[in-house]
Amino acid sequence: MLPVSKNDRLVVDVIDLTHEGRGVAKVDGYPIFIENALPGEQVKIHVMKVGKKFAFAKVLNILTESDSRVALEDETLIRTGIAPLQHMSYEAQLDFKQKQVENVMRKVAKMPEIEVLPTMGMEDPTHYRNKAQIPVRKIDGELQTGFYRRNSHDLVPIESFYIQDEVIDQAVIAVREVLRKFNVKPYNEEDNTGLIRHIIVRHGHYTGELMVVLVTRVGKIFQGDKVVAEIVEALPNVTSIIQNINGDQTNVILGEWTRTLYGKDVIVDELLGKRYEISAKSFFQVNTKQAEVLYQVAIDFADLKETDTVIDAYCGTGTIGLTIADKVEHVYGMEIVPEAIKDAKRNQEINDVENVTFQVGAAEYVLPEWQEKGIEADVIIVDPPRKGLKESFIETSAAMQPEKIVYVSCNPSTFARDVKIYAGLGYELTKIQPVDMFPQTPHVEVVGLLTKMN
Ligand SMILES: C[S@@+](CC[C@H](N)C(=O)[O-])C[C@H]1O[C@@H](n2cnc3c(N)ncnc32)[C@H](O)[C@@H]1O
Repeated sequence: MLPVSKNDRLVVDVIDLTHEGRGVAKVDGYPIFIENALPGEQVKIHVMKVGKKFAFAKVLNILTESDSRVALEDETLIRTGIAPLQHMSYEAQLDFKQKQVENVMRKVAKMPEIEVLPTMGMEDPTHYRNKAQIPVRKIDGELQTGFYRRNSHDLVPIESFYIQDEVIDQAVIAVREVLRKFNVKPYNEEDNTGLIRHIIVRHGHYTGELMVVLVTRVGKIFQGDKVVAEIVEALPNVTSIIQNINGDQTNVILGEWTRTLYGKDVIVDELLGKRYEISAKSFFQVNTKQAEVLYQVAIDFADLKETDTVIDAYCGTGTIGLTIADKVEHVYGMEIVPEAIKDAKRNQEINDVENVTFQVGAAEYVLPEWQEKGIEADVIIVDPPRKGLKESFIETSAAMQPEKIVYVSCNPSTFARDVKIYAGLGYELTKIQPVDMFPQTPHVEVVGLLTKMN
């Protein structure tokens, strides 16, 4: 028999916060996860969902408030998971992220003694995203834009997204109005009908260039020329309107086919003084300002010398490698996605950089090839996806004996797992710096410096 039932209303003390930012209360040892609740608070809750091991609840009222609580901008931003920490002061968010990293360093890496530096945050932790992917659906007979309720595909209409550039919010509304005017049919995912699936907007933080991508189910847009002309009229700053066609019944947003309906195929933006062309499909860091902070930490940790050979592993479109190229002898970058390497080579050309070599391939296969060829790296920088590094990559990189390995990670748990393996192979973790790339959300990025032990 479980200690709580669905629809129970009860008063609980919040004792902790999950890594997803939900408050945790316990009834007879049974955990209840509560949205919009902070440790130290006493809240009255309504139990929404009950499972064998835990339950979910929502707050009815807050009886005792935490000092870290700030006024909610908009509750839908928590419900949709756009800004699950917006009820927490920014200072408390940064502290929470530092503690989360300390926690995995203790539990996963078994390095309780390591000092985790305070999280580097933003001066203004709102409106920082340079890209939005907004689903379009029909609600009460009308074309709507917004975001899905957490763990669902129910669209909640939203106009002000709080964490994305306000230029993007306005662009989404302007495009929505044009689509309504021309009676463009919103996509229906249940039977794979309708036309417009997503509106994607990218805004160059430094250049102000603006790209609108209309993701449609089929190629033909009825009165397409007029739709495009009206979007241009409504958004005089738009530099590029792209159509992407995705006919599949899938959660994947972008389809294979892309064509330019207006302006350029790409927008340009900058990172630490280098220029990058960004196409509708390319990966580009979504928080430009903090990406610069993150890269700068990696550069400072690497303490580069003019004679250094550097490997930029998991290089994406080459942004880290191109940023450091001027400071070193040569950079080798590898990345598994061929389109990203195509972009990286284009970026190399635009920035007139000669001392960089990019190669397509899985890092765990390319690195041993380079080792066999006799490439000797003084510094290896790694920036893998959430799942972290392959063990064979860790072994090869340690066997290459670079002076330093700089590990940039978007997942502290896999980071902690991997640095533990490095410790067994002669690389000591000497610095660890969390950087807040995604304010108002529980995500945290870390940069670690691994130094060769003599
Ligand atoms: C977190 S991103 C880093 C990108 C880049 N450093 C940046 O800052 O924009 C991780 C990159 O690793 C790539 N990737 C994933 N698995 C890989 C593998 N096995 N080998 C090489 N690259 C891989 C992804 O395609 C992605 O571009």
